[in-house]
Amino acid sequence: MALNDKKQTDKNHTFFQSFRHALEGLRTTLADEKNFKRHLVIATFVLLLGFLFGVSKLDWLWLIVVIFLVLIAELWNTAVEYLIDLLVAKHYDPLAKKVKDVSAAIVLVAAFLAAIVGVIIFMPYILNFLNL
Ligand SMILES: Nc1ncnc2c1ncn2[C@@H]1O[C@H](COP(=O)(O)OP(=O)(O)OP(=O)(O)O)[C@@H](O)[C@H]1O
Repeated sequence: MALNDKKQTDKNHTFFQSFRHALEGLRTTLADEKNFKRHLVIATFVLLLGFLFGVSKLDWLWLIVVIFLVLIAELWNTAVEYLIDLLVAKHYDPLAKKVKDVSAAIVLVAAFLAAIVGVIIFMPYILNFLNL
């Protein structure tokens, strides 16, 4: 299948095509969502802290899981926002508000979990570093 699929509405025909469209979704989210960029900056900082303190393999596993969980939640939230905008455009709709707010709450809960895991993992290293 030719890659001339600018206005494609049928299914992807190759793995490469699916992969390319998924990457486009990532690029769109990066371009449109400031919060996605903020999460990436925080994730980079957390990874640097992990290297700095030499955290254990299990700690790395937890950090990577919660980082990806937050990014997945943010991607999900972005998709829901596009879908609602597609359905109601700029028209105010109380149900659209509920859907968007609940979708944002998914990100909030994931970020809260990530913060708890971060504190549990890094607190002993920080206390040790400060000789407390
Ligand atoms: N069509 C609509 N009808 C009713 N309320 C809306 C509508 N569009 C947006 N809102 C309200 O505005 C809020 C922000 O809108 P939206 O989620 O599109 O912006 P955002 O800045 O990308 O949000 P986030 O910070 O979650 O990424 C929503 O959580 C919702 O409360």
